[in-house]
Formats: sequence, structure tokens, C-alpha cells
Amino acid sequence: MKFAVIVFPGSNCDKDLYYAIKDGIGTEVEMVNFQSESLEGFDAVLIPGGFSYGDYLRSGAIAAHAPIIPEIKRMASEGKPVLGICNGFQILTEIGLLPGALIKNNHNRFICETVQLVVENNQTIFTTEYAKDEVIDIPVAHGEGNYYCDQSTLKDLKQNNQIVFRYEEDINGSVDQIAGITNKEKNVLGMMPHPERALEKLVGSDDGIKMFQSILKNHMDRVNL
Ligand SMILES: NC(=O)CC[C@H](N)C(=O)O
Repeated sequence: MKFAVIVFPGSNCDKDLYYAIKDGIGTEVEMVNFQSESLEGFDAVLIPGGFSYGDYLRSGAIAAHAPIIPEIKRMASEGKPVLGICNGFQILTEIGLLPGALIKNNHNRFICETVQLVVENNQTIFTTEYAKDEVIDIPVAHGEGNYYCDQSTLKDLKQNNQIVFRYEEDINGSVDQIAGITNKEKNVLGMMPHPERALEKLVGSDDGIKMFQSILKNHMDRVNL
């Protein structure tokens, strides 16, 4: 399996993600510049956290027009795993691969802490190594992490089991305390918390490694069918 980590001007969690794959799960991974127009040869796409284009206009709004975006959409349409973390989640909503929007935290502060997440759906390619309703410790670091969607979209998300993670407590005003959602097909996941910052107990939590193990295991199961 070969992962692509997309690097935008202002991305700052690309190296964390790179090492989560290279050292965390011992799998092939390459950084791909935002100006590239090809993701040929990659099996999965990771869009890292950070401040792409300085968060000007809205977080992710300018990155949504980068040359690499059509290739991310192609990978998603082919059912390949696409994971957007924090700024990556914001970019996925800006390019229409996930519904809703990430807006300013309701308390207007940047939050940077470890929070408790509830695993609401452990049946996705990103979460099969977790138990249903497992509570995990994962860091967050964002100013515009307040997930918003209208009531009709929320109803769809619930009916299609697209809500993957919820905050155990309200940290930023997100609708239904949503922390992460998938698309209907369940191969695109966007989440505000940073699993790549929770790979070893030494850094406070190793609850994030199971996400990358899940992606790898499900890919291997698929190719070995
Ligand atoms: N850690 C991140 O990716 C932050 C995302 C975005 N810059 C925000 O502050 O909301």
C-alpha cells in the first residue's frame, strides 16, 4: 500500500502524518506537493492539518483551488481512502467531498488540548480497529473546528451512519458534538482531532495508531480477496 501526504503552503502536520505511516505502520508514503497534478500509483490520500494559505478567507478555502484537488476527487470517486485531518477536513468540505462546513469555534478561541472522542461508527475502513462507543484520547488544535450543517443534512448523516466520532463534551459548538464524518460511500473521512499526534503513550496517548492500522488492514483484506 502506498500513501500520499498532500503538502500545501502552510500545512504543518504533514511530517507527523508522514511518520505515522512510515514508522507508525511501516508502510510506503510520499509527500506530494499541492502543485502536482497526478496521484497515479497511490492507494490512499492524506490531507494534513495546518494553516494552508494562512487560513485567509476561510480555513481551506484557497487550498480548495490547488492543482492537486481534481486528483483527490478522482481518488475519492474510485473508492480509495481519503483522510482529511483538521485543515484537511476543512479542505474536504470546501471541495464538496464532505457535507457541512467548519466555522469559527463558538467561544472564538484557538483550542489546543487532548479531548475525549466517542467512536460512533467502528465499521468504516478507518475505524475497524476500535470498539463501538470506545472513548479515545486525541489532541485537537484549531480555531475553526465548529462543525455546522443544516437539520436535513444532520438527519442524512445519522441515517447513513456517517458520524464516525463525537466529542464526549462540547469543545467548540459543533452540531451534535460532531468531530468526524464520512461521505455516504464511507471511503472519505474528515475529522478535526489529530490521530497522528497520538501514536505513542510517550506523547500522552497512543489511541491514534488504530486509525492507521485500520486503513492498512482493510486495504490488505481488499487486495487479498
Ligand atoms: N491544526 C489545524 O489543522 C488547524 C486548522 C485551521 N488552521 C484552524 O485553525 O482551524
